[in-house]
Amino acid sequence: MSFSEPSYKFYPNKNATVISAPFSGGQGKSGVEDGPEQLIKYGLLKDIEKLGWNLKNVNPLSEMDTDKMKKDENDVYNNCKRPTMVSDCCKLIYNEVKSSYEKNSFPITIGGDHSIGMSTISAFINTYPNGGIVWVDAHADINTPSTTESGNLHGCPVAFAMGLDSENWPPHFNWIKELKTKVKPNQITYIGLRDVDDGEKKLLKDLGIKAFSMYHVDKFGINEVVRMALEAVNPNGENPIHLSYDVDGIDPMYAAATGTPVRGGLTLREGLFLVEEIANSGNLVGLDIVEVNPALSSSAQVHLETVNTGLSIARCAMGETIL
Ligand SMILES: NC(=[NH2+])NCCC[C@H](N)C(=O)O
Ligand SMILES: [Mn+2]
Ligand SMILES: [Mn+2]
Repeated sequence: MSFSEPSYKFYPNKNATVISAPFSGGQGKSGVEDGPEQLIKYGLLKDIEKLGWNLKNVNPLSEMDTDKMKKDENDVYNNCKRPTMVSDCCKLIYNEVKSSYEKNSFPITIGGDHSIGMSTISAFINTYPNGGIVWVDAHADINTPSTTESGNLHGCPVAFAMGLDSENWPPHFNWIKELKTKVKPNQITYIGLRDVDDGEKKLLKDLGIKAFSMYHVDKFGINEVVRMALEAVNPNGENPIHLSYDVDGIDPMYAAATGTPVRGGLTLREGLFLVEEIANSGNLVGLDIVEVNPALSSSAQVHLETVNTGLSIARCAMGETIL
């Protein structure tokens, strides 16, 4: 068999920006803010450069005192935890991702918790209003401020980017409300779901979002699931694709150092194959890798496995081939 390396239709100059988002305000555990540093320490930038990309690394949160913000117990609004912290940081991340898109530089945003997805997919859809989003996750992250049971905003980024339930948003998020373009239900699809809250199930159903759970991966195989997912959000095969990858989509056997692990997930190869296949489409324009939490490693080996899973996702997205 012969394989050719993926081409990147939207990036003939192969420029990319690694956007570090050392952020943990969307959930209660600490440690996930060290994800970017660990991914970089274990070779993220060099790995991507080796694949022929001209790389920049930026940290839009460098001026923020996130430790102090996280400790502010008054930062609550109704049921939502830390809306000021999440909104202020996510706005900076939105601006950075948007500016990367505007410079024709592939934004690779590394978290940090998944609340930053509200920024990355909003920046994507406001750059490419016809684009499609693939969200790989054990969770749907589509809770609204009204449906969230935990109050953790990393369970809500999709709802914000879609503008759902906006009457009940903390006013902190007015900047998202004012963005020109919202994600529409036929512009997002999921792979890997297996822990979806009741309120989220209802939303997915009512909105008609095409979601592929682990049941579908078992039933149809990952190859067919990726094909159906791409068909759902990119029916003509021409539109740009953004991939938002929560490492907890992959089974804890390979990525246990994460805040909300759920057993019964994608194997490492299923989790990487889908990235290879999306990269192969030539339409991939943006990537998030989130929820690597080095502090939750039960051993040095678990730590290495989880970080390496994140690195493998990045390399597959940026053009690494096996042969
Ligand atoms: N990005 C994540 N790991 N999200 C987990 C969300 C879990 C749960 N559905 C919640 O809303 O709290
Ligand atoms: Mn998740
Ligand atoms: Mn997630």
